[in-house]
Amino acid sequence: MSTLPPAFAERMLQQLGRQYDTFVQALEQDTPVSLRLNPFKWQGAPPYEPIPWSERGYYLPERPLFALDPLWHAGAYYVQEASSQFLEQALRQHLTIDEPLLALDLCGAPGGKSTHLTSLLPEGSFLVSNEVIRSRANILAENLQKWGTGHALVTNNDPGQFARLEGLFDLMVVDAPCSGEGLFRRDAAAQEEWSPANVQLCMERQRRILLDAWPALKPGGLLVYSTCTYNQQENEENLQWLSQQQRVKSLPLQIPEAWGIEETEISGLRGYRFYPHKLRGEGFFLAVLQKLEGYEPDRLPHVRKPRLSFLPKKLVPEVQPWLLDAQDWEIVQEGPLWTAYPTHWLPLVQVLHEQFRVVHGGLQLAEPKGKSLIPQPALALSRHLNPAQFPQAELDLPTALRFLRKDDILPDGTPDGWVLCRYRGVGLGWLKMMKHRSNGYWPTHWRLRMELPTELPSPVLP
Ligand SMILES: C[S@@+](CC[C@H](N)C(=O)[O-])C[C@H]1O[C@@H](n2cnc3c(N)ncnc32)[C@H](O)[C@@H]1O
Repeated sequence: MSTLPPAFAERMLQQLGRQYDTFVQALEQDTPVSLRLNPFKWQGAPPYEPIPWSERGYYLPERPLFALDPLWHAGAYYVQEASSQFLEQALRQHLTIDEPLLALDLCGAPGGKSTHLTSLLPEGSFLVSNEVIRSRANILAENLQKWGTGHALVTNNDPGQFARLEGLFDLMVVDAPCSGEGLFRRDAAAQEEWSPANVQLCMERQRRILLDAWPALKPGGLLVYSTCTYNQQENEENLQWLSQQQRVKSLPLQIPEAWGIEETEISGLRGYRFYPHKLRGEGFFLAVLQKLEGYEPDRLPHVRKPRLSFLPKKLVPEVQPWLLDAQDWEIVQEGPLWTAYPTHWLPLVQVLHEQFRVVHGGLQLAEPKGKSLIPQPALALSRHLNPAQFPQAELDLPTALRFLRKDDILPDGTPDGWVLCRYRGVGLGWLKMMKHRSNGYWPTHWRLRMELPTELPSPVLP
């Protein structure tokens, strides 16, 4: 690691006092590698050290080449830094309601928190995941499709535009763009870009994001605010500032001392700070606030011209059996695609389509081509797919990797027509079998672009 920016070192020395040297030593160590399992795709517990605050989170003994593991492509797990998985405690300890909720992840890409949220929210909940940078919004959409949820929609808007949806969201997560001090160990660029002026700029941007989007949260709703930086300006001081603008209540989290997380408090507002010398994880900060007052609408905004039209009734039976819980979904035409949205959330989805830039939403089922239907990649990866509707092929590791590279593969004993390819029991993608050849339907922009080594690695999840 290069030398720390002097102004940063000075601030940390002041913040940490006698702990400063151990903090610097920790920055010289390797970054722990960790992942979070998808509870809907992988039930087993791998033989790795668990992350104490995340039920499905594990530290790996070393960094594998994830690209060579089809389970990573299939969304059986998400490679996620350990500290960030602490979001789980905010939800477990404060979302006591068991009914479906509406959540907004305002700074969503690449999707660590969003995929985590879809595993933690009560069944039937819906997540709007937003990302202001278009290219990053596409990555977020890819990761959510691979995670296998249909109860989510990705937008590409400025946070302030969510003020139009006043009082709608039960939960708002703001994992804010920050000065990234907590990433210095694994990201040299974060260190190069750091300056006191940039900290100030980040703080101002964070305040703007919080205040602009604040109306979208319901009274009584929860805000989870997090950054991956240590300084007080972007953390405690922002909470303090927000509490001066709005009526909020700070919600504390119960954390065993052994976890090594530092609890902070300024003006009665609690926060939780992660230092790499006190636990196995990167720098992080998280706080939970409850909104105490605001407007709560009794209906959704009016939609003048719905963008999504229902699939004609006579066509519905062609795809409805593909869904496990068919009665809970409405199938609509979305451009060239037939997409399923949870019936309960379709009115909101229409509002979002009219007022926001929607990058991806719901569960894409099929694209009609002439008289046939092409099943969509997201369906193969979805936990809502009824696999009994399709012949299946279990691929071995080399074949699965060739499928992901879009090389020709010809699994034994598969009939002509659409075949669902699986790897270690997890849905991967579609293959169209035709006599003695096949076409793989793995999206070109998701393609595995590396040459396969002659010796393939042992599995990440044994
Ligand atoms: C810390 S990252 C989010 C990480 C994500 N929550 C996750 O867990 O994978 C912050 C995100 O905020 C986005 N961002 C940058 N400027 C923004 C702004 N002015 N308003 C909202 N989001 C912004 C960045 O593009 C980035 O994707």
